[in-house]
Amino acid sequence: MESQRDLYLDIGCLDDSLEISATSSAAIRGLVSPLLWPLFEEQDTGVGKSSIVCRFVQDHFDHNISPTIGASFMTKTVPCGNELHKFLIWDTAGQERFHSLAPMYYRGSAAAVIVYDITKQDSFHTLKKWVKELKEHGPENIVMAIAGNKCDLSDIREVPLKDAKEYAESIGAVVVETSAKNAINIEELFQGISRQIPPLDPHENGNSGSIKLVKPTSQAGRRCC
Ligand SMILES: Nc1nc2c(ncn2[C@@H]2O[C@H](COP(=O)(O)OP(=O)(O)OP(=O)(O)O)[C@@H](O)[C@H]2O)c(=O)[nH]1
Repeated sequence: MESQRDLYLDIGCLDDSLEISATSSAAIRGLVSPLLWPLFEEQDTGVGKSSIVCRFVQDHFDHNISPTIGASFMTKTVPCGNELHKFLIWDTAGQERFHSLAPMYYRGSAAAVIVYDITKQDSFHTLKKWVKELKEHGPENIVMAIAGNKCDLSDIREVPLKDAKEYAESIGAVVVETSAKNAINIEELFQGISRQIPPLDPHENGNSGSIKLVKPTSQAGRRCC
């Protein structure tokens, strides 16, 4: 019998954020919301956090998607072995003016997706700032996933995949290049996070098949893509 687990994910820096919460924004023993992750600088915006979440949850891509205001929230349940993982995804805004909101989302997350744009070296530098912040102020043992988005634009790439892999290995993070536009490696990104979530301990959670998860302490504006 499958048991369901709720995973809070932050996809931010996701530019950006992940807050998977890049947002997504992540979710910590139960979730991710940034994708992923938000921003220290303007280059954190527009890396594609919201587009990754929309592709994952709705299999949809909007060329004219609006910048995230505050954060938005979406969920999707996926099988993982004998369990069902419910991703509760906080997609955080990449604009600097929303940076102070990010801790509200990653604090209660099991995982964080930190997104950069492979065509913008600056966004890769910003990603490192988010990793530092997550390590200093995020939950212990948070699962970190790095998404190098817009890989459909590899002809104008500024960040070599090798650099991203070396950096991800140095911090023990999952890394994958994605394209929300062309639906490349989006499922793989979230599957990689699912595999990093420790197996359920039945003694810790009783026989109800559900898990008590930490929730974000607050929520801002929501946006539906
Ligand atoms: N070519 C290409 N464009 C993309 C991709 N993903 C997103 N975009 C475009 O990049 C722009 C920004 O996308 P968003 O998803 O809003 O980016 P974001 O990181 O959520 O931005 P903020 O909400 O401002 O933090 C939009 O014009 C998208 O259409 C991708 O995989 N490939």
